[in-house]
Amino acid sequence: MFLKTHKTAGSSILNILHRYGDRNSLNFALPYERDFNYSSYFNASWVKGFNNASRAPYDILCHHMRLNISEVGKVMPSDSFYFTILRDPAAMAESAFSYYRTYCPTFKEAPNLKAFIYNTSLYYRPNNESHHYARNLLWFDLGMDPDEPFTEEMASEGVRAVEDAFNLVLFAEHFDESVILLKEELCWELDDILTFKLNARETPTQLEQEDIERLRAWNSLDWYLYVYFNRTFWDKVERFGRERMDMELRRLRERRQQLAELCLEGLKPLKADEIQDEEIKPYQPTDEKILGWKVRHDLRPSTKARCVQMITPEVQYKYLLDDWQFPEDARYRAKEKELEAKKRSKKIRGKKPEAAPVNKLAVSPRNKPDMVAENKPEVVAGNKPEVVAGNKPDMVVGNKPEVP
Ligand SMILES: Nc1ncnc2c1ncn2[C@@H]1O[C@H](COP(=O)(O)OS(=O)(=O)O)[C@@H](OP(=O)(O)O)[C@H]1O
Repeated sequence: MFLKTHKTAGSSILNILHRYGDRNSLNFALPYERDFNYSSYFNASWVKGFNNASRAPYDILCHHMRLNISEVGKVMPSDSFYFTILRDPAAMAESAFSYYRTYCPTFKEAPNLKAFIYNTSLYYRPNNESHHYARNLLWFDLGMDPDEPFTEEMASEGVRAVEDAFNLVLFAEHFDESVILLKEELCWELDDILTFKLNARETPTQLEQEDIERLRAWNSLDWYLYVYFNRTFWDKVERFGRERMDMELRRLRERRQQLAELCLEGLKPLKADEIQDEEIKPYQPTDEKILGWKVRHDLRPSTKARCVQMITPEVQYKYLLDDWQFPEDARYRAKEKELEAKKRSKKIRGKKPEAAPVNKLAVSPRNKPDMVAENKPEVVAGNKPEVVAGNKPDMVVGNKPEVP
């Protein structure tokens, strides 16, 4: 179980989990919509299929929610591994301010970020809709009250609750070390934890030291959590072994570079305007532009499919998983799309009717035979050798293809 907190690199972690679950045909506990009715407290009945007596047990629960640990316990097996991710509340606030500006009146009313930082109480209304984005967002996502006045006793009680609930706490700032610890805990392979940076903004604002300190003080409950778990995180790294961690970091970064060269069109993320394909275009909030990636067009189909998975944003991947787990709903959605396309084509006279979008990930290993096994000649341009997972034995049960 992964508690996906907001603006903390959770989308990159989700990509790891989506691909891992997809590759291993695991059963996701999925929301009906994009998330579990955030910002209400999570409820087990919001998981698709939960009330179906003959359903298989859930393996992964990972989409946005406000934590309600007892309800999560009804959904997930009792031996589940719980983890979450934190980020410095100053950086989170800077990210949240621009990302949620349109939805959060507190942010909307402030003329700019500096004005908010220097006059937080002027703009913040605890009862306003979406106020939770503006103060102690981590604390809120973790199911606690973000408006409780700070006391050492209350804050340490919160820390204890988080410590009791989670087996591992990751850090956005130490993303690579975090996923290495995750790999260790879950007995995964290096390729299981590889991901490119997803959901990054085009134009983050550089914070000055004074801004950082003010934002940490404003989000004092989150800062308390952050400081505490940052310490325990590095204790874990010590136990893992510093030298071993350095070696693992080198392996991880080398492999990511190999995959970037194999998969990506350009090694830098692309601006939203450069990505037209809706299947891989990240969700764009109103006031901010989110960067994305494109896959090289000269790859053989099976490699391309797996590269596309690595850059598929959370929302699109979630719907693909939903399509596979609930084919009935997928057929219904496809019909709806077809109808919409027909309606649009009627309106735009003289123009060729628009076909329902082709689902490129339909070549996912979940549904299709392994195309690597077809001995198709490789169509990779140039003489670049394809970087597949070295000689690592395929750890996937059955005849599933290896990850690129
Ligand atoms: N791998 C890695 N390492 C470090 N930081 C990363 C990584 N992946 C994503 N990010 C940054 O995380 C921010 C997006 O967080 P989320 O994906 O959790 O946002 S969301 O709540 O799902 O919208 C977003 O931060 P901002 O750019 O400051 O908004 C991303 O740049």
